[in-house]
Amino acid sequence: MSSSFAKELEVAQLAVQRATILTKRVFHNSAKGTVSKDDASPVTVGDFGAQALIIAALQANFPGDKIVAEEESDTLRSNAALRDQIWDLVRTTALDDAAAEALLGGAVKDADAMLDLIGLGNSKGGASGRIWAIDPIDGTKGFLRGGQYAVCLALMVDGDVKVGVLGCPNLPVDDAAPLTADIGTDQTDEGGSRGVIFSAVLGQGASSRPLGTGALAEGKPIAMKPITEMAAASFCESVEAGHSNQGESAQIAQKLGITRPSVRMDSQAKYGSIARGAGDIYLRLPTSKTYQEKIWDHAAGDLIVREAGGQVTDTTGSRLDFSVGRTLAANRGVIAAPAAVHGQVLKAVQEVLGQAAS
Ligand SMILES: Nc1ncnc2c1ncn2[C@@H]1O[C@H](COP(=O)(O)O)[C@@H](OP(=O)(O)O)[C@H]1O
Ligand SMILES: [Mg+2]
Ligand SMILES: [Mg+2]
Ligand SMILES: [Mg+2]
Repeated sequence: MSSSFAKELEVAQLAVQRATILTKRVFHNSAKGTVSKDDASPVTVGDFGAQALIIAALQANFPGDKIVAEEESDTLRSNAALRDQIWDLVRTTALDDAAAEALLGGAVKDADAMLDLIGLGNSKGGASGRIWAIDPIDGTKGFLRGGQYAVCLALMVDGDVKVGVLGCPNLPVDDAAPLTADIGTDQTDEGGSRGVIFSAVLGQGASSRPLGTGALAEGKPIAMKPITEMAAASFCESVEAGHSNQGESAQIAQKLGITRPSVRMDSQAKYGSIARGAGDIYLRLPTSKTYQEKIWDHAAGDLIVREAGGQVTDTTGSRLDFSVGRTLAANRGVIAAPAAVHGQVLKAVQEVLGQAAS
């Protein structure tokens, strides 16, 4: 009855690894093929290419599963130049390890097949069956700025996240490295000190391993850092003031006696960073009454933090509900913290947000 999800985890890790390698090639190239989407947010050839490679791997292994992915293929069908740029990346990105590459189904056939794969991520989501959530590049703005970003993949079964994987090419490999949003001057990362894959399976704990380029490196269990004194903790928040209310978070910090400045970091690298004890508390406070968080921005990180000993809720104290479609329509904001102090943080959040509302 219970399933270990061993194959799902292996495929997800390798698919994220391969897609992350593609994004790194774009990260280090000045021509990123950036276009603006309908909501004015950016997307690059890296986002499209990574989504194609991940869906190819899922199709090869779990062809019956549904997929909710961030990017759409429509604009590419009328933009041949952009399509060709993406195809060039997709057809030339493979894992070093032949067995791993074969497990992922090998190369995509041609540019048309690639567009079809990208388009398969259009599921409406929901509460039944097996659904994968993909964010091919989370933190695209960070990616463009030369900061943190993450390649994100999660499997939900009947609305519950069972497997989560995050590829974070710009985070330190070392779980104990101090938390900083700065990726440093070593843009080429020749020393190999950066690049990590976080993963978790429900009920089996969370782990980290070096990103690598071939067969999966051995994973190490990760755990959140206990907060013994709230005054010594710090928040990990979005870089983007438009994504999370920084004024309110400053008030919440003050209420909790936190004096250290927030670490501002793009993407679900925040979830991975607090899960391995490099950071303490991830806060995401709504900036508008209408914005609905997207499931692909949170599914993998939510599970990885919970499996590392954390608690993740929205600002009302409810668990994130991944069963209601492509967005977290039932939730408002995110609070992720070590389980022992989550209630204390939630209380401070509600006191400040309550004041803001009245
Ligand atoms: N008004 C808003 N409020 C909250 N999140 C938003 C937002 N507009 C965009 N986002 C999301 O914020 C994500 C980045 O997270 P962060 O702010 O933690 O770096 C974006 O993911 P993408 O970069 O994948 O588009 C996007 O989905
Ligand atoms: Mg986006
Ligand atoms: Mg995202
Ligand atoms: Mg994205």
